[in-house]
Amino acid sequence: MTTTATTVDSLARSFRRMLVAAGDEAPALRRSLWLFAAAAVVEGLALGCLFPLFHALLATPADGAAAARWLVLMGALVALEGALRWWANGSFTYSHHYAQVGHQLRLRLGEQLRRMPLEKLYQRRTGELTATLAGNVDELTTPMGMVSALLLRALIAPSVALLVVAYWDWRLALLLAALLPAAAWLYRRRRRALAKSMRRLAAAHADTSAEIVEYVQGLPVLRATNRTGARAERLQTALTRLEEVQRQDQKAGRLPGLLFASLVEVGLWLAVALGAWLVASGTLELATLAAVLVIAARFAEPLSLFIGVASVFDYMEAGLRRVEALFAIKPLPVAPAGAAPKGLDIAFEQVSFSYEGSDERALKDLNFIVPERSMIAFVGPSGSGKTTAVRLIMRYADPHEGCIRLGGCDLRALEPERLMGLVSAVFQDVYLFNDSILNNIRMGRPDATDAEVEEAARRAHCHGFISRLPQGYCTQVGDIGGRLSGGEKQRISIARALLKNAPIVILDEPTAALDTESEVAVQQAVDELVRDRTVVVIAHRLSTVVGADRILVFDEGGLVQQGRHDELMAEPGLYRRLWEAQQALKSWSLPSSHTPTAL
Ligand SMILES: Nc1ncnc2c1ncn2[C@@H]1O[C@H](COP(=O)(O)OP(=O)(O)OP(=O)(O)O)[C@@H](O)[C@H]1O
Repeated sequence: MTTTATTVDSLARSFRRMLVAAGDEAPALRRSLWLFAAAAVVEGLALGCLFPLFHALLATPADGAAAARWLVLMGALVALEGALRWWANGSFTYSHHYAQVGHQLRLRLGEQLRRMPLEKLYQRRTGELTATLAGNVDELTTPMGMVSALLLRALIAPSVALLVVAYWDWRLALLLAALLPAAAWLYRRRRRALAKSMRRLAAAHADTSAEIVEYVQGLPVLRATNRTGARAERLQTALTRLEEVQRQDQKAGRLPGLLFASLVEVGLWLAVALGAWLVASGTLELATLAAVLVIAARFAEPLSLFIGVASVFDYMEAGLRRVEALFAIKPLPVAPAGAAPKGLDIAFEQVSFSYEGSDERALKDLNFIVPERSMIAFVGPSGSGKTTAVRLIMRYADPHEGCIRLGGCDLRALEPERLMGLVSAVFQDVYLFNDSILNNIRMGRPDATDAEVEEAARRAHCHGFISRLPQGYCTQVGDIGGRLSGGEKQRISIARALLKNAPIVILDEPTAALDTESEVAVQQAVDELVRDRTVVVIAHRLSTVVGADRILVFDEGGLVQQGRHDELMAEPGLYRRLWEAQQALKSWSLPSSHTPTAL
């Protein structure tokens, strides 16, 4: 009995989780499920009418009037069942509510991605997120409506019929009820095995999607390095793994599935056999056996398919688990609002930080101030912590020790929207959305007029090349594909920042990867952007920051020197060593055997 109870309970839990996932559409889904359940009860009762009907017909003499009464009642119940089912379908399955569930869920997930700490977001591979937002959401919505209706019908209608059988003959009902624990036990076994294989399947799907996305995105690099084959092997491995998991899944479900179907068939046959024996021995009326026969024939197939229908729920749960894992990530907490920031200086106070899963501290006891309207440069060897420090200013994550203040106010007590309104960032990798150039720039300030966008573009020195594009500002980024150069993209992103007009600007040396001509144009745009603002710039080439108000020298997550360029050059230390190394590089040229003339 406990096995049966736990099975029913675990199915009920699945229904509850499904309702939670339905979000705003849950009331419509709940109403529809109740109506389907009511229809299944009525179906069981309609079939139950067969008992008195057959008794009336097989009585000697046959009781025509009673038979007619039961037939009418049965007809009324069948009509009621149809109406309830019709109403249930109209309430959800064939209504806008069903389409809305997936749509709403994707919107909520999108919102969640927007709010989750960037540290958590970047831990996930793009393909993995695509698999969740596209595939898992569909897996989740599929069983809503039709499949749940089938499941409810397979569970409820035979149970009601069993109660009716019990009313007419307790022995037959007892025999059928005795099969329940065995069926429940088989189903639970199948469910447990399936849940495990579903988790593996969902992980294999996500992994394959991630590999496909990375393969396609990385193709230019792979072709250039002649490693398309090597990466294709990884993709092949992921595909093979997926196929293997699918095969195991089929194998795991086969035996309990077949046993369950056989159990149902054998059970119903046993009931008929017992009935026949009881009729032969004179302790059961033929009319009762006839009714049981019809009911057994009616439910044999849906019941034996029950396990297959129910397993759709296990697919749903595997998808749901991945969706819930995304929803479970909490946004960075915002402490109760303190005093509003006074001024715009940024202060790091004893800040230490480690990335999740890493024992190494990426930042160690950092103490410094970026005064308002000054330009501060972060320099240091690769991996010394410059990017991490900048990320913390934008609240990519919170420091594990210490605190960062903006205008005296702890970043943790600033609303994320407010903080983001105060900061503009220009990175080396510029992301342009597949939209018009106009809208790409307008992202800096969505309510900006076309004229304001154009003004920002002029100041960022990109009006010239935009005007030469086929449709000018209305040109779709997707239509011109890779036609924009690195420098042009940089200037578009500077135009965005100019339009946003935030008082703090963070630059990850935007000219680092450009040729000299682009560099001059981008530098002019940068000069326009940094005027009269608080600026933090990550500098890879020290020559670009000789004019900075202060240079902070990072090494292994700590601050080892700070001062103006001439002060730092006057003392022996990392800065001077880095400077001298870069100067030496400038005078470096290709050995004569590698110059083009020699080729
Ligand atoms: N997402 C991450 N997860 C784990 N460790 C990271 C992550 N990003 C950076 N790190 C580690 O943190 C340390 C500091 O890295 P960071 O990117 O801040 O250095 P950087 O000075 O900006 O380097 P570069 O000049 O090469 O960009 C390095 O040891 C790096 O390997």
